[in-house]
Amino acid sequence: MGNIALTGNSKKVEFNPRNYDDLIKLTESVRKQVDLKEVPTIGIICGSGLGGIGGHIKDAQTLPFKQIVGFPTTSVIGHKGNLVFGYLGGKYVVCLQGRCHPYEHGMDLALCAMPVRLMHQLGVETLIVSNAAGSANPKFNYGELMIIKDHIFMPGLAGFSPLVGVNDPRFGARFVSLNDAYDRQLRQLAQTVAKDLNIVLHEGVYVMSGGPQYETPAEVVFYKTVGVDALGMSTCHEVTVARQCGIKVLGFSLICNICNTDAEKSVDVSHEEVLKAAKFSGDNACSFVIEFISRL
Ligand SMILES: O=P(O)(O)O[C@H]1O[C@H](CO)[C@@H](O)[C@H]1O
Ligand code: HPA
Repeated sequence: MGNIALTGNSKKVEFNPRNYDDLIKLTESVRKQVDLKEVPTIGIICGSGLGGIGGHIKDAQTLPFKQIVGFPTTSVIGHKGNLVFGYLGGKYVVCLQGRCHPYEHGMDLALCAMPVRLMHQLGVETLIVSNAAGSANPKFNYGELMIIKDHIFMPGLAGFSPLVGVNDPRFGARFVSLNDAYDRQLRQLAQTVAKDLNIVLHEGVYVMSGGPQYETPAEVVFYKTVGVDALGMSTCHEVTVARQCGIKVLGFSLICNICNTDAEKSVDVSHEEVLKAAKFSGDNACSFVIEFISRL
């Protein structure tokens, strides 16, 4: 995958997401465009329809992705495409109000995970990553939350990892351990928070498919058989890069549809349905994130 030619102020600029110096330049351009009040040590990535989390940020400064030269765009409905800085749960945070999906960018995983490297440069130590997902677990209901305890990164297993290519050691280790990728202490805290808020919080395994097509019934059965609880098209590339940077991760899925395992049944899934579910349970997700951050 080559460099991306981008136009900023009518000047053609090359940005290579695998080039550390380009990342530093991009970070500097972000710093110049916002007046950071503190070091944001907490990062948040909002999944489909979950951008409302960013709407709760106080003293917010909003920087649209398109104002940052080199930043990938997001075209998926339910993803606003803003970087929001400000206070949430009493802490200074940086929030990606919308994410860049690999299927939107020719499966350029390094490009889509670059915002996590930016967060690291800005001082993020803990990342809360969210997504909208389908459920393969009969115990999960529409609108409930699931903490990710582990993942299956299908594109990564097929060689589409954000870490593929020459590794500049300034990004982190060449070989990254993904044992305990989803921090155990953060998961325990999440359970305590959910209990106190009376929110149902499952724990399970998330799979990332390349997408953008949803799974066939046979694919859902396949995933179920290998221990998957929630299905989506994001998150794993971001978590992989976060771990390379040494960022601790809490990941959660909002269950937006129940995946069909029967080819004889006609069950439609659509992004509209996913967004409807995210809207239906978005408030729960917001309260959960705010309370979780306040206890960090
Ligand atoms: O993972 P997020 O960004 O929440 O989005 C999910 O929703 C979209 C499909 O409806 C896919 O992009 C899937 O990954
Ligand atoms: N499959 C994949 N991605 C998704 C789904 C799903 O069922 N729901 C929301 N994102």
